[in-house]
Amino acid sequence: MNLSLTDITLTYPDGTGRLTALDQVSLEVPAGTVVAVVGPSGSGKSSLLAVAATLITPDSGSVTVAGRETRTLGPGALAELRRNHIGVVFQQPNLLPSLTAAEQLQVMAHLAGRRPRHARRRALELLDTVGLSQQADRRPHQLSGGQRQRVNIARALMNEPSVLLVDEPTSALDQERGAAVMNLLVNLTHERCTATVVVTHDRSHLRAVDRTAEVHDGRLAELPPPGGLISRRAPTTT
Ligand SMILES: Nc1ncnc2c1ncn2[C@@H]1O[C@H](COP(=O)(O)OP(=O)(O)OP(=O)(O)O)[C@@H](O)[C@H]1O
Repeated sequence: MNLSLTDITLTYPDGTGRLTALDQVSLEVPAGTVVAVVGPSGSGKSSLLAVAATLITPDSGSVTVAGRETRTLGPGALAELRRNHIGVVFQQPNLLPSLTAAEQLQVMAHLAGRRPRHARRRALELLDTVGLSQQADRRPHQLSGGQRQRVNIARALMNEPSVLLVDEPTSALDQERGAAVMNLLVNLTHERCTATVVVTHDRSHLRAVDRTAEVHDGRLAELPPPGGLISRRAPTTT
């Protein structure tokens, strides 16, 4: 199991009281699995990602990443866990304007203290994997929105994370490019055995993923697979 959230409750200050953003949420994401998280605006999806990314500490419950329970880890150990085991893809590809696509990836390896020559080779391999081998030396303004999002995804994979957390990767893209980015995420998850959580508003992408969970008022419930009830065989009556 690469990511495990157990009985997570998270509240925020709200005037004189507290607002419950996550209410006893549990979610298990094994290696090589994509779980999509859907739900109305304000239901708690981003809070769930932030807790899984260990960026917010919940009021109660436990977060386990790559076999390490995070409650007892200090700030230094948490930062190291994030650097080495968690990849995050934000909604807007926040790429650095002056760096080429390959350099955006190399920076991640540099921050993790990895050797520059290996980093260059790995960056080029990853850009090839996401279909951007011809664009490695382009800067963000020379790339399309879909290409920038692919660089964003490749960058999150640079340090071979066990857990990949993705916030609305298709919101700035048209239907076709959005579906291509979602299929890419699913293929990369299966190939690289990451535990991937994707927050999405677009239910048309749900067929591509392995499982879907819905958040309502901070409570999470898993949905049956699309077509699962229809394709189930009728019991034999012999
Ligand atoms: N820093 C904060 N302080 C106080 N309340 C917050 C904070 N962040 C989020 N909230 C509240 O917590 C609830 C859950 O917010 P969250 O951002 O997780 O929802 P969401 O499902 O991601 O929404 P959206 O789809 O609009 O991005 C909302 O009621 C929101 O107003």
